[in-house]
Amino acid sequence: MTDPTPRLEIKNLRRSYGGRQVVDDVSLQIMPGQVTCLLGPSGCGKSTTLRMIAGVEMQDSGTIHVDGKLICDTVFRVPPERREIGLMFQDFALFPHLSVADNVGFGLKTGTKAEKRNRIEDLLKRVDLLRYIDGYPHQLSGGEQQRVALARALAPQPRIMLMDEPFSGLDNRLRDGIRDETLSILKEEDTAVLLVTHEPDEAMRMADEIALMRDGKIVQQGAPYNVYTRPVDRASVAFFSDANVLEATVNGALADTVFGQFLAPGVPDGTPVNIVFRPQHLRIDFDRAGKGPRPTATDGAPARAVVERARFMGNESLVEFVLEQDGSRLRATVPNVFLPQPGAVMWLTVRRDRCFVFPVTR
Ligand SMILES: Nc1ncnc2c1ncn2[C@@H]1O[C@H](COP(=O)(O)OP(=O)(O)OP(=O)(O)O)[C@@H](O)[C@H]1O
Repeated sequence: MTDPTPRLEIKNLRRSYGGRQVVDDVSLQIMPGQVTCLLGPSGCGKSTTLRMIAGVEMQDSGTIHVDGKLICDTVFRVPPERREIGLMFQDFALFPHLSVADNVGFGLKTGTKAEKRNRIEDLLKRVDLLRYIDGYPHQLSGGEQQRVALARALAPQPRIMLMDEPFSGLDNRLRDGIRDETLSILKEEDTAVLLVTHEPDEAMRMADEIALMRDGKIVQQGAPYNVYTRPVDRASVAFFSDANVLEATVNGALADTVFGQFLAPGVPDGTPVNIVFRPQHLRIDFDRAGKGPRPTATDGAPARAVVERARFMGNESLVEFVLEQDGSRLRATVPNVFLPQPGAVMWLTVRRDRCFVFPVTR
């Protein structure tokens, strides 16, 4: 059996501005019905990548294929309007002088009047806005306008939908509902989706696959679970959540820390390393007459620490500690309410299988 053809395939895309490489050898494949999130900090080249796929920006090198057909390389270029690509941007405003029906029907080039009307009604039904079919954009809330924009983008049945931070203008309560609704409609339509966002939560919520981008490059790509639990470097951990960092130097493929030794296979002696872990993986035990929990294989050795500050965050509490041994600061998150007094002495251990050992890169 041959591999199924990706709906969208970009290979080795590069783009520079004024000698600065903003998109640097980016490759991606997206299957029909799959949602891939291009996730990364502001300025890392996400939107430029999207614009090249849309065809409004030319790459310096690299190719773009849709359903196995070349749509763009450095000599051949299908114009944007013939790429069958839908666009949804945060500030992709509706046409204020057109009715909701005319906005949705704007991109429908083929079909009879009745067929077009049917498609418009069907889409508005699916975004639950059929009642506004003859209304105008200014009569709709921000969330409703966004749903009309989705219906408009979907109307011509694009093979691919490119979305650039499409939900960031919406308030939090609205956002979750609209995100989920949008996702289920896109899946039903079997559209391949490339969604650009700088918010890890949004990517985790929406994506089948996350492509983590930094300085113009995709540094890691995979299912959200894999990207989150097997980060490739310290910055990748820190991009998704707060990160605790211990410093150590490798000796005999081991890194010695207050929590015991960590394996650093293949790392040469004398290499400085960071042991990185998330606040939810720090365990807190009470001090029992100067003693802490016994060392175990899963949690390593305990280290004494003093509470510096504790804050209630809603679903969890955040406790900040100073380690007695070397004065370094660590943060722990604990479900529900746990607010020890500043100055309290406690013992900390860390889930060893949730720690990542990375050589320090400068
Ligand atoms: N037309 C342009 N001319 C010059 N520089 C540009 C141009 N477009 C983008 N850049 C630069 O390229 C870099 C990447 O921009 P891009 O918009 O792709 O980043 P981004 O990851 O989408 O960021 P954001 O999330 O803030 O939109 C930025 O430093 C930006 O200033």
